[in-house]
Amino acid sequence: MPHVGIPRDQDLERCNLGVCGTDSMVSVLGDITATFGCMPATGVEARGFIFGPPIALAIGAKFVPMRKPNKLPGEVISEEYSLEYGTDKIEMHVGAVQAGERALVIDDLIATGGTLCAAINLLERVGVNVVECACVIELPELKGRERLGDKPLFVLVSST
Ligand SMILES: O=P(O)(O)OC[C@H]1O[C@H](OP(=O)(O)OP(=O)(O)O)[C@H](O)[C@@H]1O
Ligand SMILES: Nc1ncnc2[nH]cnc12
Repeated sequence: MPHVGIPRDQDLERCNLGVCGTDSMVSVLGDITATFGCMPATGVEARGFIFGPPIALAIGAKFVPMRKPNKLPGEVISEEYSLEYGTDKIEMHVGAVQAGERALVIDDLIATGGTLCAAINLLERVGVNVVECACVIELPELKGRERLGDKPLFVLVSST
């Protein structure tokens, strides 16, 4: 969503990475999955849903959606987080993942890292081990990677 004062010229839609981006993500994440054995794959609404499901299908993992507030019909757990332009919240169904599972977190873009950190926190609160994060685009000047600490992050394109 466009927000006043935040330049969004590096968005996914303008990079035209659709099919070839998904293909490359699948091939690299397939290798990562073989190494770490991660299941499930989780994706963050909205644009994490473009890449998450095809990657999950390709690596044989269940896809678990992390949605914006008040969208999921069942009981949820939620995590609030800060963005460049305010705060937001993501939610996941209770029971969608099991303690001890090893998850891969997928989104289209990492900017400040707030969204990915929220996804990681949500999963770790229910005992899931996040073994890898993957984004198509990184905006390195916003230092999101630093916020992730030592969590491994794969990005396809780093854009300044
Ligand atoms: O690293 P961060 O600073 O957290 O920013 C990255 C997030 O921002 C964008 O989503 P947005 O919240 O705009 O939602 P949308 O996908 O619904 O447009 C993008 O798709 C990432 O999910
Ligand atoms: N495309 C983008 N450009 C700048 N900041 C962002 N925060 C989230 N997405 C962004």
